[in-house]
Amino acid sequence: MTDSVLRLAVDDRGEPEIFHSIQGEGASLGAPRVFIRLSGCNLHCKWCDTAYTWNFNGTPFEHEDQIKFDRAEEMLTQTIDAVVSRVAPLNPSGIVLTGGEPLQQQAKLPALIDAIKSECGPVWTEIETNGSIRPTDELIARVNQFNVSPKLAHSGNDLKIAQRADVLARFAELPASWFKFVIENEQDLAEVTTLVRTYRIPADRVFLMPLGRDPETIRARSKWLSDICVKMGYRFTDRLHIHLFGDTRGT
Ligand SMILES: Nc1nc2[nH]cc(C(=O)O)c2c(=O)[nH]1
Ligand code: SF4
Ligand SMILES: [Mg+2]
Repeated sequence: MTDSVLRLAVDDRGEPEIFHSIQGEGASLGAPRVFIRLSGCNLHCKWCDTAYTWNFNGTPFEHEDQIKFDRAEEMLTQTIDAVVSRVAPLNPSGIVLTGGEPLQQQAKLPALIDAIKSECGPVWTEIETNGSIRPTDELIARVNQFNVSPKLAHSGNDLKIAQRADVLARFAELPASWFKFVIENEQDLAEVTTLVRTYRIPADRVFLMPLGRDPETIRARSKWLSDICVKMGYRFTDRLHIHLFGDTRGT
């Protein structure tokens, strides 16, 4: 039992955003996973599809949607026990901790993961992260897969904050890490090449993913981007959940 408290995002019904779906991106695309969406992010990407986790009224952040969110409506706190009691009935074979940026709350994640495993048995544990916060050894020991998505210049972030050399070097040396870069155009590829070389990331561990929050935009970039992957030796990843469900919460 633990009464440690987590900040979670909220779904369309006003409930904590915990849901069973198909992993839509990256190395385990297609696998059933229970997603737990934590609220809060240390970055502020202008095309973020979960801006309701950070773009609150009164903040100076810019987003292409030009919408601000009410923090009290969009963020709620849950004890670890409360989260486990929502996750366990879904009988997960795997979980994905996402956000926002889940590593903002990483001090609490080992206890959460342990509690889920003690209730549900062994569950494959993935974390979606922007790769700008150094993971602790306690967290690394419990995570099977880090889906690391460093943010490039087109995200609008200060790259001194978004691309921290010590953090990227740490993720690059972890066997659990896969890298996933959101790509809009040719210029982004040069940035990826620099990062891959600087941190010696094996090309086989790199996914390129088309920027887009609707099926048409994703499809329009997919042929071009998959050709680049063939040429460069990277992997292509779709955003399957956007094709299946659109840009919706809890999916
Ligand atoms: N189905 C589904 N797959 C996902 N993979 C990464 C997601 C995320 O929002 O981090 C996500 C998501 O929100 N839904
Ligand atoms: S790092 Fe991820 S959650 Fe944070 S603003 Fe960027 S896209 Fe959104
Ligand atoms: Mg998403």
